[in-house]
Parts: sequence; structure tokens; C-alpha cells
Amino acid sequence: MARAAEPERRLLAVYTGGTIGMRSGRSGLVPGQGLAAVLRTLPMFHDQDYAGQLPEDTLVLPPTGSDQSVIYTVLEWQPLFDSSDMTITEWVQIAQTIERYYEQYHGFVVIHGTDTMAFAASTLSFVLENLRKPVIFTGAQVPIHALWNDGRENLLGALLMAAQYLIPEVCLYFQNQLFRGNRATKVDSRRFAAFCSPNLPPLATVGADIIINQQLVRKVRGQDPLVVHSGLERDVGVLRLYPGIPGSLVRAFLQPPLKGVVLETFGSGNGPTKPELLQELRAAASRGLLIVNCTHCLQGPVTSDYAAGVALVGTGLVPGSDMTSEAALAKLAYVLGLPGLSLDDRKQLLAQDLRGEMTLPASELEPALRGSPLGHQVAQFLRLSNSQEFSAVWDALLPGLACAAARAGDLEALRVLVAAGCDLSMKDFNGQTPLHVAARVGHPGAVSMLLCRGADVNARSEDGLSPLLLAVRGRHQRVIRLLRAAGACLSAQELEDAGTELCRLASRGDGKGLRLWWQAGADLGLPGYDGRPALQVAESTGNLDVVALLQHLEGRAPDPEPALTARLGPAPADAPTLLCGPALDTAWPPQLHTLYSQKVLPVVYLAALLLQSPGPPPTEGQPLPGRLLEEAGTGDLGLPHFASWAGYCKFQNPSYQR
Ligand SMILES: NC(=O)C[C@H](N)C(=O)O
Repeated sequence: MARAAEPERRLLAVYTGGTIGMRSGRSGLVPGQGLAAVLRTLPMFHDQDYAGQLPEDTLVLPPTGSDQSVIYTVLEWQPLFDSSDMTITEWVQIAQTIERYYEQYHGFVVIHGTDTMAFAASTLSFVLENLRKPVIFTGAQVPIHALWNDGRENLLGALLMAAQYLIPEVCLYFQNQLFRGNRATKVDSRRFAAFCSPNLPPLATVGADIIINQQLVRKVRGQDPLVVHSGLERDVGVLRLYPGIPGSLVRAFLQPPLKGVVLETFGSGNGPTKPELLQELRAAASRGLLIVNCTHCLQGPVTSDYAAGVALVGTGLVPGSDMTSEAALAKLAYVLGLPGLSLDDRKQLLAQDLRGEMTLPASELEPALRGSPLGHQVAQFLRLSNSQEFSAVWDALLPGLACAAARAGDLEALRVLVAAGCDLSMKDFNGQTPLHVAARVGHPGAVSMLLCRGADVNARSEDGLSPLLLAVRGRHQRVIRLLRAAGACLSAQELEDAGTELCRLASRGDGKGLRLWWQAGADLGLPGYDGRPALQVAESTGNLDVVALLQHLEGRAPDPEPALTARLGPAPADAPTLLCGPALDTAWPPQLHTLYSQKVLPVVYLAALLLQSPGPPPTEGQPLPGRLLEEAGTGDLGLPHFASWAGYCKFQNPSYQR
């Protein structure tokens, strides 16, 4: 969970207003400008000595105890807001700011007023899809420049959490607790402990120790890029039932243009059963108004225990489980804003857990697991009682299952696992990724598929080994070629140890083994443990075939499998890293970015294989040799338009010409 060592972590702090920076005006506290200037004067927020040569607008936290410095920039909004004045419009703007600067920063802190912070965090949790970086809301009950205040602690904590932990969620940090944003609610107008998360424990608790509740932190799945859903529906609202509420009032509230309502009901989702009221709800639901049933209790879900609740459900309400009203309102705005869905589609989405905002009983996991019979069976078999339990078990099982599928070369199973949300770069309990397993066993099809789905070609297992080394040890030539084509390199440590292994192969006269190392990019002149290279060892044992081979491979012949990236030249400066994928490094021409983003990556391996295959190139229109297709794994990956030489010729880059 802790970040890997890098020299610095860069954060963007978006300052939108709130008490934290407020000053006294004529009629009370009003938002105050110049937060960065205040922070610059506070040693806990800026260490000038440590900052050294950094630009003026950049602040640096004092040393954190780790070897990473935390550098942050405050982006101050014009105008600043008391959060009581903020709406979906401003929250979408925050999301768009994050999108604009997404690649430049490791994490984001949103400084926001507390009054509507839970609404804001809930909204952003839906707007930002495929989030891979922390977005942490914070603020204060007392301005930061007051002698006794909570703003300093809150802001410092939020900055440190965003910098030091990879929690890829929209969170809310307050009074030493990190909450999932769409689970938090403001419960106190004065105390520093202003927020709580009634139906989900905090993701992290900060004391003398920082305790991360890893089970609860949502895992990043797949490689999909960040999507910002800006088209939220504004015509949504909250109606709180109270004893004796007249049907006429409900009717007035539910009139168009309203499109979605969070109905705050009594207890476990109950309400008055008088026909007049039920009739108004039924009429609104049949007009297409989406109504979500949330309890006005602080804690616990809506259930169908009482006839008074069942009567409400009968009018067409969607049960909101244990969602806060804030989360339910944001979810309504999001679901109603998605284009091209039917009313039933939208109802189905509302009933699903989309961003960790609700706990589903196991019996209702069905829609979430649609397309994943495996997940459904697991939930049943282990008698998992709710979605949180299911996620924890599922996340623990998936990497092991993916490794088992890779070992068996079972592409169908890998596909099912991907469909069930498996991140193929996760490590199993042995600390190896599915790519390590497929490379060790020697399944070119599985290797190709894993690379295509974004598996990191240079991932290190827990004992520091690369998939390429395992393929060399397993003597799997085709796998070595695929890995090299995707940019695999032996690590410095693996190369250091290679010398002794090369000498051992030379002394045994194992020319094939030496070739495999050469294909993997090892320098055959590396010295063994006694300082002699393999050539000298072969000479001293009188193995003339190996001597000839080594002289040939070492001196005269080029590396037959240089990484494809090495042939393609440097990446364009504006190439988005995400499109390059972890498996590919950044050295790709724009055509390949497009191909990669369209998920037709295997063509890259196909191209690499064609480049290396002997004989004349296939002519225009001629089908590609079946052996190559099989080797590239494309047959399996549904790429008909690249199954011909014409398709291959679509690569305009001269590096592809033979
Ligand atoms: N503590 C606060 O930040 C309250 C303030 N009214 C706001 O929400 O902007």
C-alpha cells in the first residue's frame, strides 16, 4: 500500500473556499484569499531550506521521515465559496481540474467547506471513473490562522495521506480519519470531529501509527483511462418524510422538471401507508421519476421487514440499502446523466454498488456479478453475506485464480477473470504475476494475451525475478521473443548473475541455452564467478562448436530480438503515458498509441514477429502465415482486420519496413 520509492511526490491542492481560509467580514465569516501565502509562513506547511531551488509558487513539506519530499501547489479558485453556495456545477469543475492536471500530479487534495463536503465528495466519486490516484477532500471548523484550529491538522493529514498512500478513491479526511467520500456525512456543526461514516469503517486512522484498512480500499481494476462524467442531471432532489406529511405536498414536490428524488423514509425504509400518499408516489414513478428509498436514520440499511416499507416499494421505489442521502443524490444525478439508457437500465444501476457507496446483501449481488458466474458461485459457496465481504474475498482470490489459469494456458479462464474485474498485474500469495507463471511454464498464447491486457512486461516477483528470466530458465524461445518484442529487459541483478550461468552452459556445450540468453538481451561477454567469460570457458574445455557460436553471436551478428521499442524511436513528447501502458514504456509512435488505445495491441507482437521471420514478406492481400498468427496470439484475440498483410501494411512507420 505504501508508495514505491521515488524522489518526490507532487500534489495539487485545489482551494475552493470554506472555513479553513475564512476571515471575519461585516456579517460574519467569509472566504479568504491567499491560502498559499498563509501556508508559506507556517513551518509545518513549508520548509524553505528543504525547498532549495524550486519555483516560487511551489510549497514543500518539511522532511516526512521517508526519503520522498512532498511538493505541492495550491490552485486557488476565483471566486472562493462558502460551500453552502456550491452546486453540481462547481463540483464538476473540480473534477475537470483534476482531469486537466491528472498526469502531472501523484494525488489531489480538495480544500472545501464542510457544510456540503459530503455532497461534493459523493458527487466526485461518481464523476471520476477509473480513478487511479487519491483525491482527498478536507477543510476545517475553525480558520487555519486562528490560534486554536483544526485546519492545520486536517490539511497536513490530507496532504500526507495523498502523498504517501496509494488509495485510488475520492476520500474525505477529517480529524485523523480518512473516510470513503461517498460514505461520509457531516454530523456536528461545532466539534472538530465533524464527520462520520456510519455504515463503513474509516479507510485509514491516523494516530502514532497510521492504520490503513486495506481490505476496504477499492482496488484499481484493468487499465482503463480516467473518465470524467460531466453531464450530471441537475433536476434531482431530497424529500424527507415526516409523520402526517400531506399527499398534496408530496405531489407538489414531485412535479417536473424533477427527474430523480431521494426519499428519506423512517427506520428501515418505512413510510405512511395512507392511500393518498402512496398514490402520489405511484403516479410519479409511472411518469418515469426515479425515487430512491434511503432511511433518515444515521445508521443501517433499508430492508423489506415491514409492511409499511413494502407498501412504499410497491409504488416503484428503488431500495437505497445503506447509502447516505448525499451519496444517493449524487448517484441519481450521475445515473440520470448517463446518455442512452432506459428507465430500467437506470434503476438497475441505482440498485448496484458502483463506487463502494452501498453495502449489498449477498442475495443482491446478482446484478453486480452478471457476466461472472464464477463470482456468483464463490459468493454462494462461501456464504458471503454482503458486498464488502465479497469484495475482500474476491480480491484475495482473483490473483491466485489468474495465476492458475496462466499456468494452465487457459485463455478462456483468463477472459472470464478479466470480465469479473480481475487486474492481471496483481500478484498472488507467492508474489508472482500471471505473466511470471505463463512465462515460466511457456504458454505463448497466455503471455500474448496478458501483455495485451496491460500486464507489466517487466514486473518483478517478490524475489526480484522478471518474466523474461523465467522464460530463459524454462527455455521457452517463443515466449522470450514475445516478451522482448514488448520491451522486456533483464534486470541489472539478473544480468550480473548471468555471467556465471553463461559459463556453466559453455562448459556443458549447451549452445541452445546460450542462444536463449542472447535472445533475452544478455551480453555473452559477461564474466563468470572467476572472472572468465563464457568464450574462455568453451575454449578451455575444447568445445569448438560453442566457441564458434559465441564468436558469431558476440562479435558479428546483431541481437536477433532487440526490443521492438528500440526500433521505433522516441515517443512523441505529447504521448499520453496511459495509452502506452505499463507493458510498453513510452517509446511508441502515434500509430501504436492509437492501436493500443483501441485495444488491438497484439498487432504489435505480430509486427515484431514478421520483422524477425525469415523469407520474403507476404505480398499485399495475402493472408499472414498461420504460424505467425498463432505465435502472436492474435487468432485468439479477434483481430480480423490485422489478419492479412494489408492490415500489417497499415503501419505507416518506416521502422516497420523490412
Ligand atoms: N466549516 C465550514 O467550512 C463551513 C462553511 N460554511 C462552509 O461550508 O464553507
